Amino acid sequence: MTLAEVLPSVGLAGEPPLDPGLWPVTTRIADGGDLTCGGVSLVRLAARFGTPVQVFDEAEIRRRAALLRTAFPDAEIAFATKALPVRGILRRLDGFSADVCSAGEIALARSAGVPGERILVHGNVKTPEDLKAAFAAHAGRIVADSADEIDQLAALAPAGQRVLVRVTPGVDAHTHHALATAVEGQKFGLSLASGAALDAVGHLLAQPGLRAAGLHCHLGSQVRGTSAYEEAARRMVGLLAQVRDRHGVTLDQLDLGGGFTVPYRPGEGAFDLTGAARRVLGTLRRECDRHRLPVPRLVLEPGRWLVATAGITLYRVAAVKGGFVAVDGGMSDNPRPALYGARYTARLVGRHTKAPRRPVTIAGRHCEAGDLLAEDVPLPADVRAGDLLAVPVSGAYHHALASNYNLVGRPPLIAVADGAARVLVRRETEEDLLRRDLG
Ligand SMILES: Cc1ncc(COP(=O)(O)O)c(C=O)c1O
Ligand SMILES: N[C@@H](CCCC[NH3+])C(=O)O
Repeated sequence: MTLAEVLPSVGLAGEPPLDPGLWPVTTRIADGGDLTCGGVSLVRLAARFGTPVQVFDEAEIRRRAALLRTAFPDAEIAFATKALPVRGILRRLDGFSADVCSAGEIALARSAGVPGERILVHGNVKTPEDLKAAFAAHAGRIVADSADEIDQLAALAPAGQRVLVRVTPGVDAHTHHALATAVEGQKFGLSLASGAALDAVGHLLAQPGLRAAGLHCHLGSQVRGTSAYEEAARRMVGLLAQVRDRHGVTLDQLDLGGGFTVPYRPGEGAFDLTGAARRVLGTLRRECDRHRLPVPRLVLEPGRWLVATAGITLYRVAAVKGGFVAVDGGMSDNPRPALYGARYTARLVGRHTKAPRRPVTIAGRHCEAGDLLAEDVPLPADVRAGDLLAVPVSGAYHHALASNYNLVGRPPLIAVADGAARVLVRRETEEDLLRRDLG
């Protein structure tokens, strides 16, 4: 056993320790400045599959799935497929439901073997193709986002289709404005404050072919605190009481969505899952008592929290110029910095160096000055072409948001566990890229 194995998160040659909040649970510092994940050398993995490449630690996903189950033992947990729409990931989340938003995500959930009753169909727009796919899958619940959609469902859905109403509870989750989905004035849901949500429930109850199953809200993504969830629980139980008082119906499901934050850089705090569970479940019980309602079945839809920290992206340095370290990927495999100003860290992998650290900007390969993957990253001053860089917290909304900008093929996804690497998604080839071009 090497010293690096005994002290797995401390480097031997002056490398920084691994911040345990950012790296998958099985990540270890290995000989020669290498990292291993799932018992697999990242240097060897990069050599075998090429770069950029996304690595997924199966143990980290399973660990997080177990933490969620422990924190919310009676809740139904639906993985927000949009965060990482990959069959092998859905399969590894055995027993979870799936939150899907399109015919494509429905097809994926079906192909992963998710039973229809555990498929929840979302989206502020559901095209006729999406609805057809939902009905064909016998999707257990469809979350209606407008009165128009309730009309469409009444006309088209199979008899007895269960429907949730998506509510805008007016709770500010203090996240990036593009990711805040429960405040007034954004496109999702029906306003609680204006009475539109209560009216929509009435409209739904008036459709003999549909079954009103409950209420849904989703505060947004990268929600740090737990107080927004408590407030949402309070308001949503209040609405359940209004539904009972006005319509004489007790709805039995309450879906509070997803949105739990993850840290992306050293020093950023982790989401307090246990505290959140205690407070949200306590609020639900208290508010239900106060309104003399039975506690509804809780549904949650985490995406990012389940998979973000399981992923690492490996890039090869192509050039170093001034303060820029340019790599062989970029906004086509991670548009989050360009979209939301998201900030990342990175680490040199595969060689020891005693060079002092200096802050650099990791630049992508695309034809935009804004294609920067990470800024102010302390890397050794001797970082050079050919080096391997690892970017942690790459598991959520990277593959999902990837594009073919500059006709660059999207990277493969490789699951690692017990010393073995398995291809979940292969690299996109030039043939793939040209297949749809029929001119
Ligand atoms: C309806 C719904 N549920 C769940 C999620 C998952 O969010 P997150 O990945 O932040 O947990 C989203 C995306 O924000 C969503 O739109
Ligand atoms: N795409 C966003 C999250 C969107 C959540 C989906 N409702 C991100 O990467 O942060």
